[in-house]
Amino acid sequence: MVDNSMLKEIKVEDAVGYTLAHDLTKIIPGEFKGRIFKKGHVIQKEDIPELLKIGKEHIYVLNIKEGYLHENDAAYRLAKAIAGKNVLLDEPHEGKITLTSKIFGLVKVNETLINQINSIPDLALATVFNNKVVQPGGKLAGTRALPLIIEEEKVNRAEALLEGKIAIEVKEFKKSKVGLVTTGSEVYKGRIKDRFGPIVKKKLNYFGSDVVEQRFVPDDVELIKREIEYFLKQQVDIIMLTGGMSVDPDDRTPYAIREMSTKVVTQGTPILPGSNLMIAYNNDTPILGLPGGVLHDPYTSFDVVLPRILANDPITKEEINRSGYGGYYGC
Ligand SMILES: Nc1nc2c(c(=O)[nH]1)N[C@H]1C(S)=C(S)[C@@H](COP(=O)(O)OP(=O)(O)OC[C@H]3O[C@@H](n4cnc5c(N)ncnc54)[C@H](O)[C@@H]3O)O[C@H]1N2
Ligand code: MOO
Repeated sequence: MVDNSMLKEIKVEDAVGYTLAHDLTKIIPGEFKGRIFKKGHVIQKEDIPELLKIGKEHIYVLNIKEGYLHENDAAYRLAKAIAGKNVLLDEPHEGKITLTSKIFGLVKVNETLINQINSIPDLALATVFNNKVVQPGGKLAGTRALPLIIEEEKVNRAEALLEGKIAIEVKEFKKSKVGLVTTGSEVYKGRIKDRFGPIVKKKLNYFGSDVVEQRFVPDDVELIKREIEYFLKQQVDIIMLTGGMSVDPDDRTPYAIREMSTKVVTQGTPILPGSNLMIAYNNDTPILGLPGGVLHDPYTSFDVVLPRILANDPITKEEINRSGYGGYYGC
């Protein structure tokens, strides 16, 4: 418990000339919420009606003892310990510090660490979900100490937990060259026009990457393998294949991917649409089999996985197995 002798109450009418010990907030529902007086402001006669209007009949004068911290200082120390690569801090507003992204990138949040910090009484740290894609300036988290004066020991505990660990960081997207193999006799023989190429290209362009070449091939395992081999020789960053990912006799793409891979992370995901997505690697080169759903639905398993692959963020089978919870995007 905070020792009340550190807080002295003064009636607002008698407070002219005193310095505000913390930011003061005004809220007009639906219109405004924010700081109207900043910590350090010296109260003037004309401030009194405004203070009374936001419900302040008293202000605190603080005498913070050894071993305690003002909410602003606690928030700053917490935010500093939390912020990893490409994360910026603002100054405290109403005791809260907001963390934002310096870059367009993939947010990595360590959920376990966040829960450990929030288990320390009187600390509050709210973050966005892990794996969110953010723009420069995008908000990532907010943190504050709940009381105006907090035991320093609590902040020390949080700092010790965070020591040498990354709570929040933003990973950059690598500008990747993608080799696209489009299978399917109907496309190869010109019975229908390819629709996959432009869709994949648009999704890649959003992240600053591109399809460097698209090659068309009928549903034949050996011919599909040859195209994968071709792109490996070209040293593209990622190989993607479209068509033939499900259960028909002509769906040969997964066999070809399997044979050309040194590691298959998954063939299939519990994400809908896009359950037939395949993720594999030939050494360090990702090989993705894109299911037909990508042609039809705006958001599929491919959109879940693509930012991760472009940020070179490892995906495990264990994680894929957990991706069904919250992984229904409607189809
Ligand atoms: N009995 C089952 N039926 C289906 C399953 C299943 O597991 N059991 N999976 C479903 C899922 S999920 C998908 S997705 C689709 C088809 O998946 P494929 O990736 O194998 O796609 P295809 O069969 O090759 O083609 C489906 C459809 O899309 C057209 N297509 C393919 N490539 C192109 C292209 N480059 N441009 C334009 N159009 C293309 C193709 O002509 C077909 O009309 O299967 C479900 N069914
Ligand atoms: O794998 Mo399919 O794309 O779910 O619709």
